[in-house]
Amino acid sequence: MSEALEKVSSNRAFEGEIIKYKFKSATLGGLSANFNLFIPPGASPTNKVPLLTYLAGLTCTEDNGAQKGAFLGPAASQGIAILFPDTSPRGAGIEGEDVDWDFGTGAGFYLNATNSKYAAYYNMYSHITLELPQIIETAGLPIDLKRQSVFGHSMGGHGALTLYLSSSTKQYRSASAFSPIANPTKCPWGEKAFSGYLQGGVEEAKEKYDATELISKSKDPVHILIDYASGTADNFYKQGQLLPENFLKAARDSGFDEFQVRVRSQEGYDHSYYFVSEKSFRSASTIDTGVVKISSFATDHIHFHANFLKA
Ligand SMILES: N[C@@H](CCC(=O)N[C@@H](CSC=O)C(=O)NCC(=O)O)C(=O)O
Repeated sequence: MSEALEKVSSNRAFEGEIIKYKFKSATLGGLSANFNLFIPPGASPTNKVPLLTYLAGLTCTEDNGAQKGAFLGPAASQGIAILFPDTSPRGAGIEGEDVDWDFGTGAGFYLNATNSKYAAYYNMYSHITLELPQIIETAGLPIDLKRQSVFGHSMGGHGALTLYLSSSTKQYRSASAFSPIANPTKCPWGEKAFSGYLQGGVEEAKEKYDATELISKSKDPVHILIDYASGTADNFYKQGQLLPENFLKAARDSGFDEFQVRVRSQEGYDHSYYFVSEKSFRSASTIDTGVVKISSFATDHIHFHANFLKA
């Protein structure tokens, strides 16, 4: 059983509130875990709001998306709360967990470890799908947990897609991702993570933690949006760490059309949060010529989820 929440800080933002909490996490071996929660204006016990969970990438904490993602303004306008979890347990003290930036601390890969070396601490899958919603419920926060969706960036995009596609309880109504690691059993980051965290390595990961494998077996209708930077500016795309084309091909081969799985290639952007929080003037479809209005990719994704969270 996880212990009670402690409020670390609270800031007014977009007429709502962004709050940092910490608590002792049972899924993360009893370690102290942080998360940020944005609560939009107007949320109250009699007006509970839907929850969108944002999963960040390698080396990030619960702060990267909250501070750099440009999500809070559009979430405030849409009346959607955003949960920003951390990306791994912190301070487990496992030998080797702080050697590389793409494995261990800051690189939990949104899975439940089965290798006994990591299994007591590295359980980000349960932390996000079960423990954090339970903590929010127990604390009486004004969130309607029957309406949840999930999105993320890079490793967090992998997390968003796999949590969405693997959930037998259909916990999330929609998923979206910025530059996700879309076929991790076929890229160096994924191979390294799965070989380390999972007793059965990459083979074990195919069942539950690879979005391309999961979409190829999906039968139910899905609601997925992906934006990725397709040019030479995204080093990780160039290195073959992301492989969004594999995901797109598997989705189309399985019969999902562009209304169910929309994958948009965006030229010229790199892998940073400038991609997430900006949209170029070249994207004519988002320019309302009456009142010049340019939305960011972040806004697009919030609006995408609002379609399902507010239905
Ligand atoms: N330290 C690394 C670069 C790490 C990096 O770029 N992390 C990305 C996510 S990559 C995939 O999950 C990130 O989101 N960084 C945080 C940020 O605020 O930009 C290196 O040395 O290359």
